[in-house]
Amino acid sequence: MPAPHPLLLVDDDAAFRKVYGGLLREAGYEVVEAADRPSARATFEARDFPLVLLDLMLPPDGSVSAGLEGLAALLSARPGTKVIVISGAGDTRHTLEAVRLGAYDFLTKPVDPDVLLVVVQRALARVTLERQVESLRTSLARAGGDTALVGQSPPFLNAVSLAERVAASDLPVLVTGENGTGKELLARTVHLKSRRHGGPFVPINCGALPESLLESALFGHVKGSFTGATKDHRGLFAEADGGTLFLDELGDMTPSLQVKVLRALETGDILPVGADLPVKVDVRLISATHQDLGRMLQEGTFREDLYWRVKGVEIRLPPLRERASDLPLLAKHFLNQCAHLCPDGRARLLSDAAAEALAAHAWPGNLRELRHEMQRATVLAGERREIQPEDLSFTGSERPRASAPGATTLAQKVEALERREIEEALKRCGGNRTHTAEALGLSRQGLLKKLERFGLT
Ligand SMILES: Nc1ncnc2c1ncn2[C@@H]1O[C@H](COP(=O)(O)OP(=O)(O)OP(=O)(O)O)[C@@H](O)[C@H]1O
Repeated sequence: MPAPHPLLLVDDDAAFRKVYGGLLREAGYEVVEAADRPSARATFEARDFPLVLLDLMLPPDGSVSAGLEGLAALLSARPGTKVIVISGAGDTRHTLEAVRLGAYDFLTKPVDPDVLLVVVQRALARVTLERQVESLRTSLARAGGDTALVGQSPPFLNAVSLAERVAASDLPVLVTGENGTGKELLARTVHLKSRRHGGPFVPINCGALPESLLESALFGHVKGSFTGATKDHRGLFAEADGGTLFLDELGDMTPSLQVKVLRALETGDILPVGADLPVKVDVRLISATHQDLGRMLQEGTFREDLYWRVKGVEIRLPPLRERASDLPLLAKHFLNQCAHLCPDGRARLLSDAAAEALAAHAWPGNLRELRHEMQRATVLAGERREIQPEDLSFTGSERPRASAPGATTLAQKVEALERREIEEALKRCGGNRTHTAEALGLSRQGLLKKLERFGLT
């Protein structure tokens, strides 16, 4: 069966390439050959090779350590590639080192042809499987079906554990937290873990519609009840019958609508606009708000009776800045979700400097901002495998201001500007002073002096 992708066979021994390349071709594989390290690198960069058969001791220098470095570079450029290292007899130490670096397998010369074919077949089957998993994950994320809750930080795990415990009951749930902290996703999780999971989950954003439209969206209406009501409309309470209704931005609901929602919750009956008779519904309510309902109660803008009716169990989702340890996991999760935006369909990675820039950002828009940022950076990175700080929108917006607060004289302003440039360059270069000096056009010594002067050592 022909392989869907070419194999790269790298060995300086022409006879070896001829025999084993021929064997693999006979078995139906497309084989591309390279005889030294530079041409192997160029060939590898030019095409997508899922599998590389690699001799570690290659011209021009024949050194094993250069071979191992080449292997590490190859795997860091394309971590999904499977590399089978081919070594001379008695070279165990280096082959083990190669496996430690991430080589998939190794073969010792003289290579048994049957073993070679089995190892190659197994490695390619693995590649196919991994690519299928990645593509399934992508289509799931695209279809909006990715409900995985990512995070390991204690405040986030507390919220998830509370959600899981409360899911089995039919109690109302109030999810609070800043915008973009994952309130809707948590509400979906409660629904999916409840006995209602086979029923509908119906979300509505109470802040997105004017009062009259929201009322008819929630309770439905009968034909002719107002201009434009050309047919009966069931309404979302009825749509959610047997399932869960998710009232997002509950704090945005007007006081008169609050009364109607309260009545529906108390009686289990809803009255469509213009109807004479109420309709019975069986709905579990989950609400969410980014507003401080306690304060709204005191101000009289939210009804206390409704508050107690919807509160049931309150789950507070922490803002991203309070769950900093989740940032790398979440960034990776969102990068995986948008792998389909990359020309090669593979998720981009964060460079160390970009990861540091993420860690230094305040994330006022929480997870939604992070997801958007990862999408944008993926697109801007283009063919590049790694995302760099310049692909992030906020590294641009956080450029040095023309004048720092408190700086009055020109010399002070220049000094403040210089300091911020240095701080940013250090961040971009992951704290590496040699690279920072290069990036700023300074000698290393010159940079060290400035670091000392600005107290940045
Ligand atoms: N724990 C998580 N793991 C993975 N993705 C998450 C997580 N929490 C939220 N998300 C994703 O972050 C984005 C924002 O989440 P969501 O819409 O649930 O936030 P929200 O708090 O309801 O926002 P808003 O207050 O604006 O309505 C969504 O794309 C969601 O899938």
